[in-house]
Amino acid sequence: MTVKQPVAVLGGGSFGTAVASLLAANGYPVMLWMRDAAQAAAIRESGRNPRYLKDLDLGPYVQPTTDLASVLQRCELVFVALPSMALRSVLAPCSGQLAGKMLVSTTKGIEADTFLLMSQILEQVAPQALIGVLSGPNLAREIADRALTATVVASEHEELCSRVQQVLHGDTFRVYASKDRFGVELGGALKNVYAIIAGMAAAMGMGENTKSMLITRALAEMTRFAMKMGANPMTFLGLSGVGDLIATCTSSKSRNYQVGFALGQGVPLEQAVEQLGEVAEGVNTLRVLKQKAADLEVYMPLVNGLHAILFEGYPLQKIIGGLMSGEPKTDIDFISPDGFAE
Ligand SMILES: NC(=O)C1=CN([C@@H]2O[C@H](COP(=O)(O)OP(=O)(O)OC[C@H]3O[C@@H](n4cnc5c(N)ncnc54)[C@H](OP(=O)(O)O)[C@@H]3O)[C@@H](O)[C@H]2O)C=CC1
Ligand SMILES: O=C(CO)COP(=O)(O)O
Repeated sequence: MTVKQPVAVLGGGSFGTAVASLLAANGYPVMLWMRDAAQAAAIRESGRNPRYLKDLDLGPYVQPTTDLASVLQRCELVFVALPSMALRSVLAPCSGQLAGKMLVSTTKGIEADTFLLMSQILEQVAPQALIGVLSGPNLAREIADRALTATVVASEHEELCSRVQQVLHGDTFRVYASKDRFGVELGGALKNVYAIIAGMAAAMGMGENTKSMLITRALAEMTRFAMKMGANPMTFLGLSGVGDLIATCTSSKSRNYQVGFALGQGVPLEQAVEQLGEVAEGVNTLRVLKQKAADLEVYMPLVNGLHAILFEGYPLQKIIGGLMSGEPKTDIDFISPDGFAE
């Protein structure tokens, strides 16, 4: 039997753990990097992550470590599953070791000061690496439970896409390829904001008409923004766009949805985030997205409404009233301004 090349996963949270388990199930030795030595020791001892997806048996192929330099020395393919706030600061010091690697971001966020997506940060930090992203309706809990799942690997480098498909494809996990890295990644970052809104609506007992309105208007809004950013709107109709939007806006397993649900119950934002205890990227994305939409003059009533509730002290009911009394626009305005395809 040929010995398989080890694969690196950076980040010992829910998603890093889920990706590591998929790789291990396919027979790949996994070097799972995390910052906490006690957590790594516990995984080594018990084969389970004591903090995230605690019941998932990782098996002997997952080797936890806190030694990033040795991980990068041994692995050519590196999945990055760090929160967006940490990605640059973790990887910039090892920039010299990243040349020639295949770096795949799974992180769905936007950098605050630069409005860069994570793979764009990777390009800066590792200009001589091949860069890709993995994004789709991929709730970590469900991946861990081996629910049938599909995702998208996106990169301009075909060899990176094939390699990711090779290592991750399995009985329960399908990997589709795309060349549109920007569109795939942008969809994954934007949908988190709308998952907060959807969670809020659920907590307030809103019906299926309302939930459906929110999801489809969210898709129109994020697509309008994406087009202004130069992205291909058709990508938003795939797994990484509408697929992920549906998963996170309808599932209480989504952390962004959970934050929204708590907010809808009247819990203050800080407390909602604290009681979650895990990353909800949508909160920070909302801050930067509101400003960017204003700069680009993109009409984003849902983003503006959520921002007003979370950061400007507006009451929820007032925002809902405002949203419903706004001038009705055309349905799919990104096809053509009057709503009818030419
Ligand atoms: N969970 C999911 O279903 C999915 C998540 N993603 C994306 O994956 C990314 C990571 O999320 P996820 O794993 O779920 O988050 P979690 O909250 O589950 O875990 C976050 C992990 O990041 C670690 N971490 C935080 N700050 C740093 C730092 N400065 N240096 C090193 N490690 C750090 C945490 O370590 P510690 O425990 O020590 O604090 C923890 O291991 C997010 O961008 C998310 O959008 C994408 C698809 C699905
Ligand atoms: O991106 C995700 C599923 O595709 C996970 O969403 P949350 O971060 O809201 O849990």
